Amino acid sequence: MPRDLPAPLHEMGTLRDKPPRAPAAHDQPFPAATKPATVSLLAGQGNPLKAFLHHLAEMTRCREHDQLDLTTITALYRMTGALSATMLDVTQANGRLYTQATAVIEQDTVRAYFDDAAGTDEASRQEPCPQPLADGIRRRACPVEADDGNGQHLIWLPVWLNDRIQCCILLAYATPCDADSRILIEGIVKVYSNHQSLLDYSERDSLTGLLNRKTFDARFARMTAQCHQPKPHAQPGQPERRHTEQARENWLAVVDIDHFKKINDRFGHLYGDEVLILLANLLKSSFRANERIFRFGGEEFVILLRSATKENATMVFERLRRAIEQYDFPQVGRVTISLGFVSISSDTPVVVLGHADQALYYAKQHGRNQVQFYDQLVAERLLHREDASGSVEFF
Ligand SMILES: Nc1nc2c(ncn2[C@@H]2O[C@H](COP(=O)(O)OP(=O)(O)OP(=O)(O)O)[C@@H](O)[C@H]2O)c(=O)[nH]1
Repeated sequence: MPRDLPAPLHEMGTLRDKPPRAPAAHDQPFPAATKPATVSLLAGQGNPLKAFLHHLAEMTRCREHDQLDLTTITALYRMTGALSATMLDVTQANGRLYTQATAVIEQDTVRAYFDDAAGTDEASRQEPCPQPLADGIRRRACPVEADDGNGQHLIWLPVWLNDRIQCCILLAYATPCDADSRILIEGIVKVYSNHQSLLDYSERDSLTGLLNRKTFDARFARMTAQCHQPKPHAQPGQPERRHTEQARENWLAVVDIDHFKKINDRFGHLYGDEVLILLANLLKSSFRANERIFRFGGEEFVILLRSATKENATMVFERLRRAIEQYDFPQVGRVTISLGFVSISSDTPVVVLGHADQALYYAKQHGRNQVQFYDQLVAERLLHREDASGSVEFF
């Protein structure tokens, strides 16, 4: 019986507390002729009801999305003997679906990309959505199943929120599951989806699905805490990585749609809302899962970009500006944004946001549809460092 508790988020790493899994029926090598079509994943679970209730209690205790995601894939991995359990972020851009892993458990090891302080090298990649899943999402099917061609049976469990695909859980098995196991999987996913919609109500902006202003301070604090954690020292004989480590920083950008009022006035608020939704999708598809995007209200968005050099940050934000400029918004046509960004120092969120706002304001005042870097504007004496009163002054 799995009596072990899922480790709290900050302790997650290797699932050391997990007892060695008793060899389940599907671990045994079957001669081809006797291999069963399905196998009960509940076999060998001891008291599955007790384990199920334990995991339910852990899931419903979660007060944050990231924590809930990890606890849910942990429950599915531990209870159903999956070879791996993955939480996928699903986004749509230019009519195509993309997936990106935000957390994975495999071989008793957890990788949580949203909390990854190791830097962009370690981050997961956005991939085109696998065809069976894309077809399943369009049919609103759940679960979606397929063999991966390498001896694994895959089960995708797409999760919708307010008619919008939100994320998807991917489970990999050695063989297809039996009916009881499916009931268990679907039950856990149903609880996950219900609890997620409760969290969403308080954490997310209802129009775009992006994180809301209320969640910003906590995410910002977590990011700055991680960037102040001591870096591992180079081992004797290994080259120092000082240059790379010093060059990488975390960044905050404030994005504002140009002349959005005119869009509303000319096309109406419904089209204005559609622009906000499409722009949110473009933002989501432009950044990795461990980077955070917030709608601060109105047509203003904030991005927390992790561990990038100044050149990379500039390149990523410029690429976003161009992608939006080139996107054909239905009926509305061309939309542009202005963006101000700043490196995240030890300043408070209010100060960092204020500096990014100053750079954004500069971009608005100097032609819009541009990216401006606060420190550079200050270095070039185009902008005064904001004083305590919060006033912005141009040279
Ligand atoms: N459709 C829609 N409009 C919104 C929403 N929230 C705010 N707005 C509108 O966004 C517009 C913001 O206008 P302004 O602050 O004047 O800025 P702007 O027209 O984008 O001009 P610049 O920022 O200077 O380029 C206002 O007309 C608001 O009514 C929303 O949720 N939906």
